[in-house]
Amino acid sequence: MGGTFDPIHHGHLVAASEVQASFGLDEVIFVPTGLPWQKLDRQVSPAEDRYLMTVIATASNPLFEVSRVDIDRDGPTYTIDTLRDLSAAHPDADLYFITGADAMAALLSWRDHDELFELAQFVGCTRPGHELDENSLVGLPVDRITLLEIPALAISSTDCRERVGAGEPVWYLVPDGVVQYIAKHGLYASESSKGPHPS
Ligand SMILES: Nc1ncnc2c1ncn2[C@@H]1O[C@H](COP(=O)(O)OP(=O)(O)OP(=O)(O)O)[C@@H](O)[C@H]1O
Ligand SMILES: O=C(O)c1ccc[n+]([C@@H]2O[C@H](COP(=O)([O-])O)[C@@H](O)[C@H]2O)c1
Repeated sequence: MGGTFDPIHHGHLVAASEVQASFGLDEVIFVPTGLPWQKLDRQVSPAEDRYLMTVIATASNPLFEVSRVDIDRDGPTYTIDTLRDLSAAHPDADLYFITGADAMAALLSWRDHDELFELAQFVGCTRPGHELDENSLVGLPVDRITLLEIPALAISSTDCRERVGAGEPVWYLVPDGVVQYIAKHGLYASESSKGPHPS
């Protein structure tokens, strides 16, 4: 499961767990992005912070791993490179790439998107606020894609960052250790809030 994970939240973790269980996967590898080229309209947190939050968030689940392949590669992160690296590291594995509905709907904009489906099957998880149906898959190889309905958690990293910036809690939106990491390292303190707050 690839993601910017800035920060990782329970929506990511539930999606990963649901796909693991539905497909009987041996493990889920979380792959924090290096430079997420479609998200550079804002300052993305340092890769090491996003990596460490991902390690903290996944530590309690023996089926979850975290990979550094994307953050250790220079330049923009492309999933085609992620899948090539993971295929080389796990030559006998059947790879599944886990996304949410919003990422699935944008797949045609990804680099070398035709080749992606030769390296992995794709699973698109439902996500509140993002439509996901057969129409989302026009132009994509439907035999290599599964849509999966998962428990709806209306959590986004954007909302978590804005809440921290506004001094609002993110307890129970992100794992406890991630709350503590954010506070200790002062992440998102300067994120603009959604609106004025009563003093
Ligand atoms: N609440 C959720 N339910 C299902 N899938 C999700 C959810 N949140 C994120 N995802 C999926 O997880 C992957 C990584 O997401 P990402 O790290 O960009 O988080 P995000 O919450 O979408 O971030 P941001 O708000 O900064 O855009 C994407 O495929 C995304 O669609
Ligand atoms: O390969 C691409 O061109 C591409 C474009 C946008 C996103 N992705 C990948 O999609 C995953 C989710 O991305 P994001 O930006 O929603 O965190 C993550 O692994 C990204 O590297 C990949």
